Amino acid sequence: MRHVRDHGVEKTDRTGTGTRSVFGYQMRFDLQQGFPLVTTKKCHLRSIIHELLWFLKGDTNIAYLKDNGVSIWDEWASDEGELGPVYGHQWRSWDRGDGTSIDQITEVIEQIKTNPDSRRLIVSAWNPSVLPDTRLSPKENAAQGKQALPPCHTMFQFYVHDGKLSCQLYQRSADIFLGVPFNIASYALLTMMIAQVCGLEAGDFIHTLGDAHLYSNHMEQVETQLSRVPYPRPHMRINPEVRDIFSFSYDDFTLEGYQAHPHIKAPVAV
Ligand SMILES: Nc1nc(=O)c2c([nH]1)NC[C@@H]1CN(c3ccc(C(=O)N[C@@H](CCC(=O)O)C(=O)O)cc3)CN21
Ligand SMILES: O=c1ccn([C@H]2C[C@H](O)[C@@H](COP(=O)(O)O)O2)c(=O)[nH]1
Repeated sequence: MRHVRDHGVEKTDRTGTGTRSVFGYQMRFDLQQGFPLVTTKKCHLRSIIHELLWFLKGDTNIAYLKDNGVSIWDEWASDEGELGPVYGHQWRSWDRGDGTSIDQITEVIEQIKTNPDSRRLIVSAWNPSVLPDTRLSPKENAAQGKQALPPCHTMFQFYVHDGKLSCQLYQRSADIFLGVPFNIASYALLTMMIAQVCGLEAGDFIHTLGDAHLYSNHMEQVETQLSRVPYPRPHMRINPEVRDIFSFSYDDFTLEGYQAHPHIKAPVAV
């Protein structure tokens, strides 16, 4: 956040809000050193966990999120609650085009277990054949079976060494104030969950950003957040009995020792 505030260039964007932006930035979090949930503002982990469980189900309708009080995808869904073939669909049922589909999550876990030195441990959500028509709104695209938004977290790769599982995410577009704290926690948790079901420890989460931006209407919030001193990292406990990636439920996660500064509200650019 500080890097983009100090070194970013002014850039217009799709939403008409305006941003300060840097192209290309990388962060690394050692998951043995605690759970990387931002402490300089209180983050709503409940939304993050439910969103991740919803991706893993292969679900693309906001009904599950709504039932669990999560509203972060409301602005982009069609009247029927559909988002089109977004993350859940690409992760669990990538369309081969011949009526069959690929469950990338099941396949990557199988490869991590049987071929841990593989350099092909990749899951991709970027599928050019279902990208939205940019002349239409997200809701209109979703209603027509296209993605409401092209995926922001486009692909991730795993790496196994010394009994530890690391994960690197390439995120093409990053809303540093609102989206990024969610994305870091979500992928840290996914890495821990996949490590557990593969009998590995969690290693590093590496977060590589493409267009890393601060929206112009978040600048006051950014100054508030940057004036705060971070607290030590909390710890995430995951029910150790779960051995199947699709069997996790909300109650299997307990965050311990999360001390955070007060929440900071900000408008989301649609
Ligand atoms: N401009 C923009 N930024 C994003 O981060 C984003 C999108 N659009 N579109 C798709 C998804 C939806 N995501 C979102 C959307 C809203 C919040 C948000 O408003 N967060 C508030 C409230 C949290 C809550 O209700 O749980 C926050 O203070 O973190 C966060 C992530 C991430 N993505
Ligand atoms: O997981 C997410 C999803 C979305 N974002 C942000 C990044 C951008 O600010 C918008 C998407 O707009 P595009 O014009 O499609 O890039 O949403 C995020 O940070 N994290």
